[in-house]
Amino acid sequence: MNTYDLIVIGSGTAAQVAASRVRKAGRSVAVIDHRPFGGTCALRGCDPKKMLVSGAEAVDFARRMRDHGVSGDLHIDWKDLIAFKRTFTDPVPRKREENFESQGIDAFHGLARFTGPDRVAVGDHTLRGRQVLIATGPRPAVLDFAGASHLTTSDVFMELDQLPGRIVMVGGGYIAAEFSHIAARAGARVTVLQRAARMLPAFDSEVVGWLMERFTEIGVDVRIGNAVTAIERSGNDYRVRALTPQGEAIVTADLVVHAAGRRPDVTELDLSAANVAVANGKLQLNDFLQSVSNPIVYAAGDAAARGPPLTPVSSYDAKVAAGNILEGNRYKPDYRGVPSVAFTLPPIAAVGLSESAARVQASKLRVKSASVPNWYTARRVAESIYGYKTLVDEGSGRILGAHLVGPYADEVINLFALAIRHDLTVEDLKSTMFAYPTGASDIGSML
Ligand SMILES: Cc1cc2nc3c(=O)[nH]c(=O)nc-3n(C[C@H](O)[C@H](O)[C@H](O)COP(=O)(O)OP(=O)(O)OC[C@H]3O[C@@H](n4cnc5c(N)ncnc54)[C@H](O)[C@@H]3O)c2cc1C
Ligand SMILES: NC(=O)c1ccc[n+]([C@@H]2O[C@H](COP(=O)([O-])OP(=O)(O)OC[C@H]3O[C@@H](n4cnc5c(N)ncnc54)[C@H](O)[C@@H]3O)[C@@H](O)[C@H]2O)c1
Repeated sequence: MNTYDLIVIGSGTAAQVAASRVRKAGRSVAVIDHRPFGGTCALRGCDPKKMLVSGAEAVDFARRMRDHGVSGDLHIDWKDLIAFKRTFTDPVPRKREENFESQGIDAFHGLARFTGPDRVAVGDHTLRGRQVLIATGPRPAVLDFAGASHLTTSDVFMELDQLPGRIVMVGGGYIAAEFSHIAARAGARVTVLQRAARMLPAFDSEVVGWLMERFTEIGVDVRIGNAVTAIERSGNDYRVRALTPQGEAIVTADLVVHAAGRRPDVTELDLSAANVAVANGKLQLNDFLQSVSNPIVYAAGDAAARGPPLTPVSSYDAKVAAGNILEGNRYKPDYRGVPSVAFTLPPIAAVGLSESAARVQASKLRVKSASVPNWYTARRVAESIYGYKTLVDEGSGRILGAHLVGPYADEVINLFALAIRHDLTVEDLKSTMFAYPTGASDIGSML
């Protein structure tokens, strides 16, 4: 049996960052993954998704500029766009494997499961770990309605060689928003069935409200308060049943996509064999990202589910966990000012506190918000959606939250993240000279 200083379960962002740090410190490290190496972000999430967004963006920009000096129509060639995406994703597993090898990290392919507090089985091997990091990421939430097996995941969506004509998204969060914007630009008719009272509940309601105009303009049929209850197959069609405020509705589609949330992927680890406590599918961790019941086990990223399930958080968690593994428990994660973007067209972004949370925290809160499609930043790219909401603590002048929609929101939000994470004030930002004309040059007017 091989013994390692650290066994890392997973090969995604969290796994890679932690494995490299611990190996660099001279410790022996093994990584295990049962899927091609690379994890969600690089293979099935952020990166491939954003390559599809690039195609949609080109078409969207050309259409917006029509009659403003640009003529003719562009369209998405779906097969080619997927091929473009594959130029990035196809080499990832090999590169990741070579990267592990070059660092002297042993890589194992197969499903990992605990067989004891410090034992992990993978295929015919049993490894012993002085410490173990669970970095197994997310898996789509189990939906317990009839016919849920007909659901396609976003993973499969990004592998489709042909885009079906009629698509239903089950759920109305990040995946539904982003993928409906891509698919609509590629010519599909998309219906979003969202159980909650609005789209994108993780974002500010007023700012989401401005974005909803675009869903309508591109023909995405968003139905809120619609809980999917069953999917039936009827010939080549799927009939999606939903409970709506008006009674039952049925939507017919060629493809039904799971966009109803993801959960930590920990069910197959046989955690009880390692005495790793879990409650409601969530690992029970202390403030150091360490299992409360088995001190040699740590977790990071989506599997840990301590911060928002986003790539920068996976990477950050991995640094925290690796620090604690190497130096003893010294580091606690601080998730203040994690920016988040849904890459709709235009993008919507948020960082820091929501308005309701800021009202609780600040003794005197200044809220500034406006829809500003008349600002030059929007006009010069013929974009009719542009708006912001900023939340400032009047006493200290510190920025507590920023919520943006419109051109460059996905980049400008990072400057607000910098301000929030480093306690910058309104005055600090207003006295900074930002290059003009860029998205950032509007920051002063947003505060
Ligand atoms: C469609 C989509 C788009 C996204 N877009 C963005 C975005 O734009 N920006 C952003 O910040 N975030 C985005 N995310 C979220 C982001 O991808 C995740 O937060 C991040 O990738 C999680 O990284 P991780 O290292 O925690 O886990 P992962 O990268 O998921 O790695 C976990 C690995 O563990 C493996 N594994 C699981 N169980 C076992 C087991 N028992 N044995 C062996 N191996 C196992 C899995 O195969 C996987 O490779 C997106 C997610 C999705 C699904
Ligand atoms: N740009 C990004 O950062 C990005 C993009 C895509 C995914 N992600 C990550 O992936 C995770 C999963 O994304 P997601 O969009 O699946 O989840 P989500 O949590 O963003 O949204 C899920 C939505 O599904 C709805 N829902 C649940 N069950 C339903 C049902 N039976 N019928 C109708 N609606 C139902 C819920 O109301 C909820 O709003 C997210 O948490 C996010 O962190 C991030």
